[in-house]
Amino acid sequence: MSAVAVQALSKVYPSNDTLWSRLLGKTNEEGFQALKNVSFTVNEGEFFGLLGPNGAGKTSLISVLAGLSKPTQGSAQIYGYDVQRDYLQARRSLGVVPQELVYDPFFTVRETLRNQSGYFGLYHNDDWIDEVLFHLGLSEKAENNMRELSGGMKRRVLVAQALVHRPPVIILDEPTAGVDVDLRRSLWQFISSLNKKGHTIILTTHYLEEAQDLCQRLAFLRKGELIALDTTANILSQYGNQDLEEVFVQIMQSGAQHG
Ligand SMILES: Nc1ncnc2c1ncn2[C@@H]1O[C@H](COP(=O)(O)OP(=O)(O)OP(=O)(O)O)[C@@H](O)[C@H]1O
Repeated sequence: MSAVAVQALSKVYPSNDTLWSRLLGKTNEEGFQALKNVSFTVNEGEFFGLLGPNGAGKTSLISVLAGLSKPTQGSAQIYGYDVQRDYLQARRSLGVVPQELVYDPFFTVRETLRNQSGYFGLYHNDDWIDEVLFHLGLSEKAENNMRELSGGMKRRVLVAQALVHRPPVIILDEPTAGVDVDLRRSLWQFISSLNKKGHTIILTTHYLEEAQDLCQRLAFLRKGELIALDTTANILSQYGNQDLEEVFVQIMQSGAQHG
């Protein structure tokens, strides 16, 4: 079974019609199509990269996988659980590190992680919480209030939050944006160790050297369409073994289709 399967997924955001434009009969019924007929699978235990320029549709796709947004067409499953029909099981199988720093300023780091555990029905989870805090360099901040943390530390807590219920699939949406070299190293060591233990990792990043080093396969989105998908090695060799940044530019400029 695939860890993640996506079939013919499309997402159209409704247009933001104002009352005034509706009264004038100037509505834009079509909305904005962020994903167009996207299909792919991610194998169990794979480290999979989802790449694309700003606005390509990466976060829209992740939102559908996390059950936060309904697809307009198509379907998706996490470990065979449909993200809409079997929402609870699908969500339990998934940990998402969101791109935006969202947190409750009134809780400590530990309380934040206990609350998150509680959403998944886990009430005696402190051993694992301590292990995650240790690997993310947050042990000393465990009793600090969230609002006392720096931006990079808040991001570490988001990573910890995604891991509290030990999900088999972990999606990281630009996890290293704005974090220092130290955290990048320790974060990737930790995530790679989870991957070696069998966790499936899906990563979006604009740091292409990270994707090149870490991901076994790469998918390229452009304007909501999947335009290339192959192993990192095949993609690099197809473009003469240049570095991924150069290859990315060429793929985005070409009309490459995945086979
Ligand atoms: N709620 C929304 N309503 C309308 N349009 C949206 C909404 N969310 C995203 N979009 C649009 O959908 C497109 C894809 O956005 P998305 O956030 O999925 O891209 P992305 O690949 O994650 O980009 P980035 O690399 O900048 O994070 C963009 O044009 C964006 O403006």
